[in-house]
Amino acid sequence: TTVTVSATASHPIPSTMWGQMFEDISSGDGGLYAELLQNRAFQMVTPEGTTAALAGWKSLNGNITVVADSNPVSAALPNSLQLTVPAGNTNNIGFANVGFNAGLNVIPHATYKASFYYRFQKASKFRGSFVISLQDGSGTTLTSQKVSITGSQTSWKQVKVSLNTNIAPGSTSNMFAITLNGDSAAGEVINFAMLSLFPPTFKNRENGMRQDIAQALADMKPSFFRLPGGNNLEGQTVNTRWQWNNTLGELVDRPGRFGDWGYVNTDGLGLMEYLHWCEDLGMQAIMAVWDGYTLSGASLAENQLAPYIQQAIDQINFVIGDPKKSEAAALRASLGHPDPFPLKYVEVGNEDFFASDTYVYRWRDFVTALQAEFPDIHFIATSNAFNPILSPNPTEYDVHVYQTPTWFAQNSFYYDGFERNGTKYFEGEYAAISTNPDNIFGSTSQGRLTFPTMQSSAGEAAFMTGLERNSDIVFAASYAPLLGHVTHNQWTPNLLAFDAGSVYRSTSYYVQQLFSLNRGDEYLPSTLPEQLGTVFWSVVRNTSTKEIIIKISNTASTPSALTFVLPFKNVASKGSLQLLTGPATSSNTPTNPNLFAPVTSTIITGETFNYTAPAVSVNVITIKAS
Ligand SMILES: O=S(=O)(O)O[C@H]1C[C@H](O)[C@@H](O)[C@@H]1CO
Repeated sequence: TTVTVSATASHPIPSTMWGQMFEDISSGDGGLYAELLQNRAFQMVTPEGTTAALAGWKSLNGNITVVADSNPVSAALPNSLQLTVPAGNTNNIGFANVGFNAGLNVIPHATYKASFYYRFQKASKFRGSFVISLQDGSGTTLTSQKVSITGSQTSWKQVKVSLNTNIAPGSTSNMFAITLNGDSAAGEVINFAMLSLFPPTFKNRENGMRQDIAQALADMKPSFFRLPGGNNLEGQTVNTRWQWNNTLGELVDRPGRFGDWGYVNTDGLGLMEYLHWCEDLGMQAIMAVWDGYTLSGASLAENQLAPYIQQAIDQINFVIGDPKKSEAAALRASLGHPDPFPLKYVEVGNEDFFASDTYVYRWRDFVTALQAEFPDIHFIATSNAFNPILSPNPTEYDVHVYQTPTWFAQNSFYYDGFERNGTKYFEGEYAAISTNPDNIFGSTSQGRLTFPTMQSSAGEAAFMTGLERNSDIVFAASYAPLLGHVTHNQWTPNLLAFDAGSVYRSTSYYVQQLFSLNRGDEYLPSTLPEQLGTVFWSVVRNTSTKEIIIKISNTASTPSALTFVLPFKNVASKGSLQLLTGPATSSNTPTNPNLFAPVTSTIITGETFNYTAPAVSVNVITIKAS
């Protein structure tokens, strides 16, 4: 196949082209959010004896139970862990947290920040101390600190200690423990609340992100970050929807909520943490507002929308408002960020194609009010494009697709036929997730992928060459889900998988990274691939580095010989090749995390040059040319 490239760009490529979609889907608490203690504040649990109430916690010779505290640490956190020290025990008495999914990683030569509130249930003459420690799975102390306490402390008191580690434990089966001397403390009853243990965080942010996962995400150089979801925005009911104002301020004031993926969200990863994260990675937020539809399938009636429209106005004012004019903006300033955050896109709901009929009035009422308040914001619709017709006419639509690798390979022309009428598209969620076209969302035994495979990644890359070609109307695209725990998850495949100690980069992660790190700022038309063929390409130019960047996906199980004709005078005789290839059904997995990764080499290039794309490969060729 001969690919002739045009010297004249067809259109500029938006700087927002490649980014990330995030929600808490076994990816926030216990994942990107660095808090190491599971169930740290007993949020939303049923106290008094249910085992779920003590998830993550275990007794160390003490009697522990979760109580609905008669004098709770805050209105947001009604439950506490109550320790009763039994008589006649000379051991260290107390309790421990074993982390999320029984994993609590302890890295050496690091400072861990522990904090908790405690109070004696009834005054006593006790004088002694807590031993606050990190222990390995066999109970060997890795590091500890002592804090003096007295039985007169019947009001809540917060303890903060730094725990410095030296040796690396043998595994991630470690625990955070609070103990005291059983002999002297016999009979004492002590309540604990809002316990927290943080490792060093990405950019040392307070209440920040886990370093290794954050770094893997940063290494993609994303331009936007969609938050807070996805399904996790919506709630099963109106009362369990995501509410921006419940996710701010002191952790002790955050109630948490039942997330939409089957577990309680601490909301320690809240709107301010998301916005700081966008700042730290130089990303724009694509922020969603709740729009009156819940995952139960119910929509609010039109005459019920006003308070939620106001909540959305306040949410946007929190991000960009003037502290002198808006209380929500003043709250942002009080939290240390008087300047507005950058925000251009606000998504109205999520996947409202499930409730298109009511979206007609929900979109109309939300966007009419919001656009009046925020004339410079672009509101993204989440129903199917132009079906139904919405008013005001959406400037952007969010399009989602989960399909087979073959579907992606055969639909790289998805946007070529779209009318150029000024509407732009956000390919907000896409991934090849199953090899079974008759049951995309089935189980692994029905074709669902556990991890991306070279075949799924090459299919996605083919599709992405189409997104690049159509980036005159596709302004942003993100694979979903971005991140998920390797075993305790609600969805596979994920772009990145992780466990307590590691983060695993999939072949699709490398594809996303190859496209994001090898961007052009303008698109160069070229001979079109065969729409239903097996090899696909896009050609872009980076006008500042004067480089031509050719991305090729060969989805076939046989190599594909290509000839490129570049209409430039000075084309370098050598170019760089980044090649990701491997057997179609192979994956990077926790047992073989780096089987497949892009390999860089030099190839012969020129005004005309041949290149053979290996079977099942994603190729990025970069050539200096002017
Ligand atoms: O069950 S789905 O609707 O397919 O869920 C998908 C779509 C939704 O926006 C997102 O939260 C989720 C996985 O990324």
